[in-house]
Amino acid sequence: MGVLMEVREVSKRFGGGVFGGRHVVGLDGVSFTVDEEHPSITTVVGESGSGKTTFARLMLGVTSPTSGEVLYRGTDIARLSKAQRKRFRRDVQVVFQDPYDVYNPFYKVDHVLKTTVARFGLARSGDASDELIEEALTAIGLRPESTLGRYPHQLSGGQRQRIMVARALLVRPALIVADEPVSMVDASMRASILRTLRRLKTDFGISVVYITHDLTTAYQVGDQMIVLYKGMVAEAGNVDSVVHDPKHPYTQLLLRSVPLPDPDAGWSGDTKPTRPRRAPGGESCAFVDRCGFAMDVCVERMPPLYRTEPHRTAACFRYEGAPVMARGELRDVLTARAEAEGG
Ligand SMILES: Nc1ncnc2c1ncn2[C@@H]1O[C@H](COP(=O)(O)OP(=O)(O)OP(=O)(O)O)[C@@H](O)[C@H]1O
Repeated sequence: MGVLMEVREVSKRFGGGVFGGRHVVGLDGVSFTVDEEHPSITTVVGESGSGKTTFARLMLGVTSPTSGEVLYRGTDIARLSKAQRKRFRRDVQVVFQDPYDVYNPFYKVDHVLKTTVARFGLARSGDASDELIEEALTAIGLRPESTLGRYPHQLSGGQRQRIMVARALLVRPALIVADEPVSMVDASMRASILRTLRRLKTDFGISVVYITHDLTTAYQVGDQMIVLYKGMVAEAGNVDSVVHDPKHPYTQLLLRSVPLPDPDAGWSGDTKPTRPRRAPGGESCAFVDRCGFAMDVCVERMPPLYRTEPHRTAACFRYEGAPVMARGELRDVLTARAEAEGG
C-alpha cells in the first residue's frame, strides 16, 4: 500500500532534435501522486493544447518524459521488470475519448470483454468469464441481456463508452485514466457515465484521473483539480474551492465561459485580455498576453507556484507573499486534501 503512481517534475518537449530546431512544450515540470490508500478523482483541465493528453500518455507509459520521472510503486515505469510491468498493465487502465476505435466492428461487443478476461487470466472457465462480465456490466448500470450479443454499431455511443468502463472495471485496477471520456456522448448519457466514474471510487476504491477541457464535468466528477495552461500547472486544489474561488486569471477566464451547475458560483476578479506585453525572447508568465491583471513582473519572470492555502496553489504573482512551493510540492498540496478527507 502507499503511493501507487508518482509523476515527479515531469516535462515533455516535442521536436527540437539534434539540429536545435524549435521544440514544442507538451508538459513542463508537473508533479502528481496517486495514493492507493486514499482513492481520489483528479480532474486535469485545460484548453486544447494545454498538455492534458500528454499528461495521460506519460502516466500510461506510452510516451516517455524528456525530464523527470513517472514512478509506479516506486519504480520508474521505463525500468519495470516483466512482473512489475504485468502488474502495472493491470493496475492502471485507460478509457479513451472515442470508444468506437477500440471495437472491432466485425465482432460482437462481448469480444472486447472476453479478450480482457482472457488476457489477464481472470477466469478459469467460459462460465466464470461470462459471470465476471455480467457482474461488471451490472455494476456500471448496463443490463447484460440488452448489451451482450450486439455489434458495436447497434449500441449508442454512451453504451459503448460504458462497456469500456466495464472493461476497465473487470480487471479491478487501482487507477483509471479517462481521457475526455464523455466528449463524444450525448448529455443524458454523460451524467450517467460521470456518476459511474464516481462510483468506481466510492464502491470499488479505484482512483480516477479524469481529463477534460470541460470545466462543468470536471466540477461534477472531481475531488481535486489541476488546471494546465501551455503545459504548466496554472492552478491546483480541491475542486470546490478552485471552481468557487479561482485564484489564477486563466481559471477565472475558463470559468467565465462555462455555465456552472450552481448559478450563484461567482468569480473573483475580472480578466480581460489586454495588449500583448510579453518581452520578445524573455521568460515571462505564459498567460501574460491574455491576462487582465498583468504587472511588470509578469513580463520579466515566470511565476512560481504559490501555496495560497494548504491544499491550493496558483502560479500567479498576485499571490506573491504566499509561500513559494518547492519543486515537486504539488503532490503534497493535492495529497493534503485526500488526507484531510480520509479519502
Ligand atoms: N507527438 C507530438 N509531436 C509534436 N507536438 C506534440 C505531440 N503531441 C502533442 N504535441 C504538442 O504538445 C502540446 C500539448 O498537446 P496535448 O495533446 O497534450 O494537449 P491537449 O490539452 O490534450 O489538447 P487537446 O484537448 O486538443 O487534445 C500541444 O502544443 C501539441 O501540439
